[in-house]
Amino acid sequence: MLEGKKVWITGASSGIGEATARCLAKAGAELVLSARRAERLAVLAAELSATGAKVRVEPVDVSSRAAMQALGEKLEEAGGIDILINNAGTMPISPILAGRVDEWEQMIDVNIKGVLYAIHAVYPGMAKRKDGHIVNISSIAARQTYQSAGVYAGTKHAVRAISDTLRKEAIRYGVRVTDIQPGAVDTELPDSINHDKIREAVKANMYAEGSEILKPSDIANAIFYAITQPAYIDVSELHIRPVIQEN
Ligand SMILES: NC(=O)C1=CN([C@@H]2O[C@H](COP(=O)(O)OP(=O)(O)OC[C@H]3O[C@@H](n4cnc5c(N)ncnc54)[C@H](OP(=O)(O)O)[C@@H]3O)[C@@H](O)[C@H]2O)C=CC1
Ligand SMILES: O=CCS(=O)(=O)O
Repeated sequence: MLEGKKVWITGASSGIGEATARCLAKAGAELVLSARRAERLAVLAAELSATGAKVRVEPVDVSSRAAMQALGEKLEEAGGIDILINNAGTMPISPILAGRVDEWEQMIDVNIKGVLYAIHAVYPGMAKRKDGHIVNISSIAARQTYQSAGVYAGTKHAVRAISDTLRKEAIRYGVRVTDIQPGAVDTELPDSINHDKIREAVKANMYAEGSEILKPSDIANAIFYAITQPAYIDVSELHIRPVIQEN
């Protein structure tokens, strides 16, 4: 279904990005996989290539404006990207009074600026070709917030706002935009919480006995749905939560 489509996935070294790579490779997409952990990308690429998929690894830190600009130019020279899965993200949450300013900046740099740098890397080419799809992974935290998640939720509210604005602007250029808003998914994301008490509380809540949270492949399936609709349909937002997650 995605034969010949060039798809760039950021944050492909684990979790939702990795599951999406597996899902889209199966559907025939030609993949470009990015993240910082190059060795994990290489292992995934080798696994997918062995099944016949066309996969390229382009390690990058999405918070580096210069590196993202350079990668964007390289991808454009190689024929451009049809679909961007703008997924890389981090969640070192803590109460605002804890004053972990470096972590606030990290979340803003990766979750907002990184998302913008990736859009900037592919959108002009898509607009020129009058074809493309940008899928941004925000969060349930793009719609609400909770204690300790002020900055993280702020970054995800920003991604949702950027997505909706881009969708409106991109209509005339034949580019579609989707904002995916997952609830709790079983990934490495809570490990990015450096505040010990908060990390343990988040994990205890996510993995409480008897509760079933989402699998990365559930979000990959949602992404697949969004990018395989007919050209006249824009799946603008998808909000997916485990049944047990009230908020
Ligand atoms: N898990 C959940 O419950 C939810 C997750 N999300 C969002 O889903 C997205 C994927 O997260 P998820 O799969 O859960 O978590 P993971 O921690 O498993 O994946 C995060 C990915 O982002 C990459 N990444 C982090 N920082 C950078 C960076 N500076 N440059 C490049 N890549 C980076 C990581 O790769 P590497 O470390 O190799 O660079 C990794 O591949 C995130 O945007 C997250 O906010 C949204 C809602 C719920
Ligand atoms: O983005 C994270 C979603 S949750 O873990 O707060 O539900």
